Amino acid sequence: MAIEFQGVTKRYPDGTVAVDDLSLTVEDGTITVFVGPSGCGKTTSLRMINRMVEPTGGKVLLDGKDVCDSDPALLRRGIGYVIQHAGLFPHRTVLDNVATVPLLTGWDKAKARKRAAELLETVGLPASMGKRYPAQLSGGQQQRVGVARALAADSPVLLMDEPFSAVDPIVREELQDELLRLQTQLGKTIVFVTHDIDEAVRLGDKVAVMRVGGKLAQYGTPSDVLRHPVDDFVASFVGKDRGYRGLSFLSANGVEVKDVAKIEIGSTVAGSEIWRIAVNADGQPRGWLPPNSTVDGELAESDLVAGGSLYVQGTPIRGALDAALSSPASLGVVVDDDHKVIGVVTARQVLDVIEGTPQSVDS
Ligand SMILES: Nc1ncnc2c1ncn2[C@@H]1O[C@H](COP(=O)(O)OP(=O)(O)OP(=O)(O)O)[C@@H](O)[C@H]1O
Repeated sequence: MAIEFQGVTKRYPDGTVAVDDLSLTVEDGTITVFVGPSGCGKTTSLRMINRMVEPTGGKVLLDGKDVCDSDPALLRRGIGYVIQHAGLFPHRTVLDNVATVPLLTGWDKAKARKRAAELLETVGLPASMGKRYPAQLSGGQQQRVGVARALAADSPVLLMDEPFSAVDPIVREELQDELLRLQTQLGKTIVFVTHDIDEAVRLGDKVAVMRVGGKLAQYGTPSDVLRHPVDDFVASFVGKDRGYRGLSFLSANGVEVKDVAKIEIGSTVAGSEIWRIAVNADGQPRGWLPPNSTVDGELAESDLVAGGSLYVQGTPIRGALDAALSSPASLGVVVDDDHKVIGVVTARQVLDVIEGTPQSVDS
């Protein structure tokens, strides 16, 4: 279900223009992230979708229909909404929190609770946690309950306002991974608000960078925004290490994969002055044999130096650089989808491609 902002403006009664002439389309089944500094109008924009805030100009269309023509209560019930600190009802059990919307829409208690228990499992919590109260859960678990409660609306649209901001960075990454995993199954139209550009580029199919005064500065794929910021504001907002972040989106197709000396575990090997990669019978890497190693009889895993990370051909170039930098031989091992060794790349080769060929951006 697509969401369309058509010249939407919100001027609060005190004269503050929170959102100024916003036009963009959130495509069906994608995650769009509104990102920008504090006060730039992200939350106001989000809340105009479910009519928690009414626009003072322009229109928000949901599936082609002006949201202002829908009954606000019904509209809100039909749109999943997750906020910071999860916003759970403290005096209701976790299960009843998740069952809130099904109960409101007239499901009987048993059916609503059964559905709630399933949803807890969907978001990675044991159904047995349903008996606890929110205060008896960690911050990350509470956020998962918040997501489960929003999914209970069973709506194609999910609005998420800084849902993961209150948890520590590790839990936050777990929650982000979980959301991406869920999204591959659910294919919802998700609008996600954050002030964190890393979170935005990690989660978003599209990223809308907003600036104070409620103006849209740039709307595009994460790759667009990182690699081709439209102005100084966006460039400074996406940050000085954006080059490295941008690697996640750059294809490594321009890097020439070189041959590497391969030896099979269990074979008898002669001496050599170069690094050789040891492979198993399926051609998959097991480790490196350093130059001038002496092998007593057949090559065994114990003769080897552990390898670095592997680069699966066709994935973003960041993995190729990681493979080269983590390799004891300074040669990044390139493998195919079955993890068979294809060859190697050096960090220098990867850097040359990054510095020299912006045309290999894959978006
Ligand atoms: N009810 C209100 N009345 C007057 N001004 C408001 C109201 N709500 C928000 N604003 C103002 O509108 C602007 C945008 O606020 P909004 O909450 O949408 O920003 P935001 O980008 O979500 O910020 P943050 O990241 O800090 O939550 C701010 O200047 C804010 O002070």
